[in-house]
Amino acid sequence: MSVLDIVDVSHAYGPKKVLNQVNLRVGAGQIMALIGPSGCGKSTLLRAVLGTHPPTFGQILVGDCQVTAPNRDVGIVYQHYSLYDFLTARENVAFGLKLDQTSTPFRVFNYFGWRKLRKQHLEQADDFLQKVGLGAARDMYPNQMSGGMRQRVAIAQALIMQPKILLLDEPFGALDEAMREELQLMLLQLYAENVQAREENRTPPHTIVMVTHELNEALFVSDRVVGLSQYHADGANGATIVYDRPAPVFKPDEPKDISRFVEQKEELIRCIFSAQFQHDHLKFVTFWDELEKQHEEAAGSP
Ligand SMILES: Nc1ncnc2c1ncn2[C@@H]1O[C@H](COP(=O)(O)OP(=O)(O)OP(=O)(O)O)[C@@H](O)[C@H]1O
Repeated sequence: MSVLDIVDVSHAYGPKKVLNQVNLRVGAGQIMALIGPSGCGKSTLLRAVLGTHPPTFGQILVGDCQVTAPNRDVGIVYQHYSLYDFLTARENVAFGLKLDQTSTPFRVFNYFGWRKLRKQHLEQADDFLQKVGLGAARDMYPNQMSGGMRQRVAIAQALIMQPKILLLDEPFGALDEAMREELQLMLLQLYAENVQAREENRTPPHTIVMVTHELNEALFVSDRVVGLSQYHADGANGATIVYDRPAPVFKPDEPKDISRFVEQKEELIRCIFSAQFQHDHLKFVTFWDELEKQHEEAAGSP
């Protein structure tokens, strides 16, 4: 099931063309890493999906709806956390539900209704904090937490709104290596929830597109890696997709065995940075074909 469809999207800032004919379909439950050289337009693409910068040409669909402005189907977490310092972790996580489901007159004039709802919101916030491994820190304020904890709260804050798609823009870029690894494991936990949902014939709950500069991270946490880079047969400016292949899937309790993706990392680097490989770039835009082949093989196996 497709959650995000980017159809022939181009974007320019004034005369500067940044994206050129980007086509991408993301299915429910995929965790996709988007990588590319600095300044190639990754954040521009995320902003177009978020709806703050609709594309100059083409269209973006989330579910069946065209994105023309920010909406609750698309969540985002940035590199620098944006929590309210005067709210505890659980209050921060519950904040979006409060805005979404109540108004000031409701809270003032329907005190008991609001109190009941508030209790439910905080309970839901506790569940989401548990999901991101922060069950014990629910009453802490942001300034009492480490950077990694704050980023987990920000992710819980986005997840509680149950967006159809969650965008992560360099979410772990400001964290040290150890914390970064912890958060990567947290993403693998979310992916494991997707796997379980599929096994139980439910729609996988988490569809994520993550921009990262770290290739090991991209290959470790995602089940699909997409490379964006400048290349066009017609010489037009602007980046397009030059790489789109499945990534190895890890379980949260498995060791991070880099040897499993060392070859793919080399392939990715060549596709994104080498003009010679980009010339043949369609050879590496094969995600959906490879997935179909995997399904056929699985269906054919005894
Ligand atoms: N609001 C804007 N107005 C004009 N130019 C912009 C604007 N935002 C981005 N750009 C330019 O568009 C290009 C793509 O920027 P973008 O931030 O999307 O790239 P990126 O791949 O996310 O970069 P990085 O990896 O360094 O974060 C850059 O050359 C940037 O200078």
